[in-house]
Amino acid sequence: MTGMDTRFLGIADLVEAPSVAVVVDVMRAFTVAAWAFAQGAEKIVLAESLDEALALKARHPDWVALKDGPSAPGFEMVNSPGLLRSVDLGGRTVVQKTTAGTVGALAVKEASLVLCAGFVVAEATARLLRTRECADVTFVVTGEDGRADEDLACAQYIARRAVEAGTDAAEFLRRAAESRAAAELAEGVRQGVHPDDVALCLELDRFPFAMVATLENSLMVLRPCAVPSLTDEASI
Ligand SMILES: O=C(O)[C@H](CS(=O)(=O)O)OP(=O)(O)O
Ligand SMILES: [Mg+2]
Repeated sequence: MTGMDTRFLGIADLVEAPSVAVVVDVMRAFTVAAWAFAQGAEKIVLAESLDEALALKARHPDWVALKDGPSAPGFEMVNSPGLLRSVDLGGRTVVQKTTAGTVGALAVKEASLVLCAGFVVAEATARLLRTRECADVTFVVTGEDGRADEDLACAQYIARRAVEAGTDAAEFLRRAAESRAAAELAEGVRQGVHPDDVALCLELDRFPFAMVATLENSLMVLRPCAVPSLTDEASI
């Protein structure tokens, strides 16, 4: 693959359904989603609202409801990779509702391919874009009206990594580490936080899978997606 047309948009800037969308939320929705799959979750239903999450949970009592911010009645988990990594989610369905990440994914539900990403799945996401020869990709920068630097840095890294194998992640990770979100998580401004959350969100390629969201019976459902390893790919 020689090139890829890219645009980086905030959620409010999305005027039409993109063909391929990569929705980025480093801190913390899609780091949490990746950890949920690592802990055995079968799928994650991205809820439109807290009420919808609770209604889904009421209909499916075995599902696990997760929200950002402080915990609340009806929700078993909060949006923290540090808290989630010790929970066994084997075979479970998680219902996730957060301020930015889940909203961004739902905003592009009409796209033909929707990937949800953070640094923990960056290489797998870039590889999936490459193997599917995605020539025109919209990156949704979910935080701070499209200005969250942890999300923009990750989006720019994935975009570069998709076409340039030797891309160094260090500068992109540095920007994320110095972002407002990282500071707020470290300083206790945000709620439902574990002390390891920022470090976990900055673990490059912690997981080997990408995450694909598709509409299933009108629900937006996120699942892990294995992608061929570098040795299976033609050189880029
Ligand atoms: O949980 C998060 O980090 C944020 C919400 S807040 O900024 O902490 O209130 O949600 P996300 O959708 O994961 O950015
Ligand atoms: Mg965020």
